[in-house]
Amino acid sequence: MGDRPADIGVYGLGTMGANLALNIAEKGFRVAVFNRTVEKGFALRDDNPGIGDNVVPASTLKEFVASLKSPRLVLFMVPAGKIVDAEIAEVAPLLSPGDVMIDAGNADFNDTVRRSRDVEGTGLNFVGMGVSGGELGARHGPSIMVGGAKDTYPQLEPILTKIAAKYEGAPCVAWLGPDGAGHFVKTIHNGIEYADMQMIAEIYGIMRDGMGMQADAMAAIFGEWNKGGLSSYLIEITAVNLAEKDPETGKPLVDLIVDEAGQKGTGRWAVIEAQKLGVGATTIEAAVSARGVSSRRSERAEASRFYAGIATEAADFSAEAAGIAELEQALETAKIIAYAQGYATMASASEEFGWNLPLGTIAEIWRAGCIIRSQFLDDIAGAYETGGVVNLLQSPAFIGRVEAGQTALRKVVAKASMAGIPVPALSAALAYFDDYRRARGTTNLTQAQRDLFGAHTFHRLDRDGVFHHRWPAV
Ligand SMILES: NC(=O)C1=CN([C@@H]2O[C@H](COP(=O)(O)OP(=O)(O)OC[C@H]3O[C@@H](n4cnc5c(N)ncnc54)[C@H](OP(=O)(O)O)[C@@H]3O)[C@@H](O)[C@H]2O)C=CC1
Ligand SMILES: O=C(CO)[C@H](O)[C@H](O)COP(=O)(O)O
Repeated sequence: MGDRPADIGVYGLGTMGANLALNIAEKGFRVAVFNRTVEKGFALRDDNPGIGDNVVPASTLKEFVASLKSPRLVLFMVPAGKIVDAEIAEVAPLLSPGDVMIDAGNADFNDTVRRSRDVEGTGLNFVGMGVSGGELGARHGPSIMVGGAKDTYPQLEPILTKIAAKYEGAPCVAWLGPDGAGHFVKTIHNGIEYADMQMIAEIYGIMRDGMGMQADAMAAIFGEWNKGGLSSYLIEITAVNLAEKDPETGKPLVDLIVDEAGQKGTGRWAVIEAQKLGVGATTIEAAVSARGVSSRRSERAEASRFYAGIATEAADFSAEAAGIAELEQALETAKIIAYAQGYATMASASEEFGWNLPLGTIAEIWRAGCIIRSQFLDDIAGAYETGGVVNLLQSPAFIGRVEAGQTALRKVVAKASMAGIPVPALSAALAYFDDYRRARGTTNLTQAQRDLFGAHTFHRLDRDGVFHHRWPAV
């Protein structure tokens, strides 16, 4: 077994790459590993007795590639952008026709499309593959969203189905479409992740600033919510986050963490693509923007001094069971709206790029392994299985739930606004819903303005054709 060539190579042994390599090795495959800091590959083998027998570290890239069986599978797990391009440029000359390069990191799908085109005619294959689940997911079972040429997928499938998370026994991995489809879907996954996290943070803000609740009490509520309709990984970890104490001070750790959110770009990519496609992904946009605002901490501190005297109403939230249930229902309703926006973005991209994305399958492979995994995704999968989904907000699976929950969302947004508690994502969800559900909007006036200042023309309700009006001179 010692000299048996490796089934796959992983280049990049950070949090994700190292854990994915161990996951692959544990499933009985031999995995060659290489890293900029070369020693990490050897440490991965030596520090993992048993599993390490299947880990084949290399000192040079040439040695790494030479240790792979043919056709070779080389998986990159490094930060997005130029690093991926640099690694492709290094590795591609060492490969042969039929070999496959896989970018398993997060990537701007436009880069993935470009890289797929770049290998055309070389005999090499390029796969853009989204992997979600963080460190533990990579180690024990992530959700995997595969793009690229369909005929390349069977080469990866035996390994991917073994290492992926399982939902009721079904592996959470699928080929979703050509070139950038896999990375696009991962990008929307992350956009939804941003929205989910922001909305949870807003509810936390209401509990903390509007209800005066302490972290322990909030942890208990999120723990309870995790047994109901909101049951999900993100709600589960929120309860853990809130319950955790700082070992040095004994205080809730969350109270000591600086309120500046980081971001690596995937949420922003989701919003940019939604905008390009003309889809209103407003809840995701609000979540991305909220991270941006959060990062301007000293500026916010200054602004808080200027507006310290502003008169807001006393928060009208109740910590009684009914008040907590109202928050829960508001969050559930806004969540449906946020997911509807994410799915609308994928549906639009599918049409625009001719991908034929299997939207139901996407919900299925998100049910386990990934950061947004939840019971709720099973309902989305069910809606697509029934068929005829134009938008999740028009699906019989959700109409009743949104109808029943919208009052709670409305009340929570209204009360938070009056109390001066920011709820940008929750209010964006509500505004989108109200805009989406009205047959007669207000952009007739926008069209009139555009026609007045720029002769942009408009359509009329009472007759066909394109019209320009000679508006009075202003
Ligand atoms: N962390 C997470 O939860 C998730 C991350 N991802 C994505 O996975 C990818 C990897 O992320 P993660 O493992 O967290 O990142 P880490 O920061 O933990 O690891 C980065 C890896 O990239 C290597 N690297 C960094 N810069 C260079 C460079 N200039 N040239 C060559 N190698 C370089 C590092 O090598 P060295 O050891 O020498 O520094 C290391 O192996 C990213 O695209 C990320 O967005 C996807 C899902 C979840
Ligand atoms: O892809 C992921 C999960 O699905 C990563 O955890 C990603 O890094 C999260 O994004 P950000 O760092 O921007 O919060």
